[in-house]
Amino acid sequence: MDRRPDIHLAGVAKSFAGAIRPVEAVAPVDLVLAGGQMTALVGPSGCGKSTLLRLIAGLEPPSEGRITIGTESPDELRQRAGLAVAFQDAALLPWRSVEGNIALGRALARKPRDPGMIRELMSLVGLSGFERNRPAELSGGMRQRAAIARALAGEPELLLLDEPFAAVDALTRDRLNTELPPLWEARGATSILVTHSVAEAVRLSDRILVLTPRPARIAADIPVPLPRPRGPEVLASEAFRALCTEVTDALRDHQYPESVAAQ
Ligand SMILES: Nc1ncnc2c1ncn2[C@@H]1O[C@H](COP(=O)(O)OP(=O)(O)OP(=O)(O)O)[C@@H](O)[C@H]1O
Repeated sequence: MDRRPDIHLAGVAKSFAGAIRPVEAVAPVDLVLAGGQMTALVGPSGCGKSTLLRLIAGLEPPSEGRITIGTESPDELRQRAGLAVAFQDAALLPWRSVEGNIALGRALARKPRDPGMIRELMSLVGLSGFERNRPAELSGGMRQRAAIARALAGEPELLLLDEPFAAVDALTRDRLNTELPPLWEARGATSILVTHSVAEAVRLSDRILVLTPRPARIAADIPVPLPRPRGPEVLASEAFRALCTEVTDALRDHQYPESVAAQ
């Protein structure tokens, strides 16, 4: 299997059964995401970003169309633990220690035990000293960081991150935005990030897809040709600011009508 699989979406759409009529979450989408790249999905709340990610993760079947990752279906990739997800609600096993949860990410991916790597990941996400604690003894932000470490522990080919930093304070978020990218870049994973932060999308990704209000369609497809690593100089550059403005303008052009936004 290619370590950097391309993702192909051909006519992929998703509707959910609703009380009165079906809820159309994702309109038919045709898309190729290049292997080894990080793509950010941004768009108004409820537009279908998480649904799109869940379809690619094989956690929901599409109502129409077909998704292939390299040569496999999402289900095949998931079943052999080639993909890892870190979602906003962390979903750690409550009876396992933090270290046990992170090590499980590696075991489930059928990778050899590597306690040194687990400790290193724990230190990277700022959880050293909490190895023996249970998830319930951590704050929401700490649980999120543990979920990111668990996802990375399996060295996945496809890494899916759904607002992974939503419950993390601004300084920690900034540190993780600096220290995590080299880690997943080094592992060569293809990755998709859902975020509400325009600056985070520009800082982390190679390409940004701005989605329309529900049902999600691609409103703008913006490449991010900034050099890496993206340290303070890149973040202070005119090119960085211009990209943030371009993404913000695209979001503004594709808001919900005021009557819907107010509901
Ligand atoms: N399992 C489900 N059953 C019914 N409707 C669903 C289901 N999952 C999502 N939806 C609906 O699909 C739409 C898109 O939801 P989704 O969570 O993908 O949006 P999002 O863009 O990730 O939102 P946010 O930015 O607020 O997290 C919403 O209207 C939501 O209510």
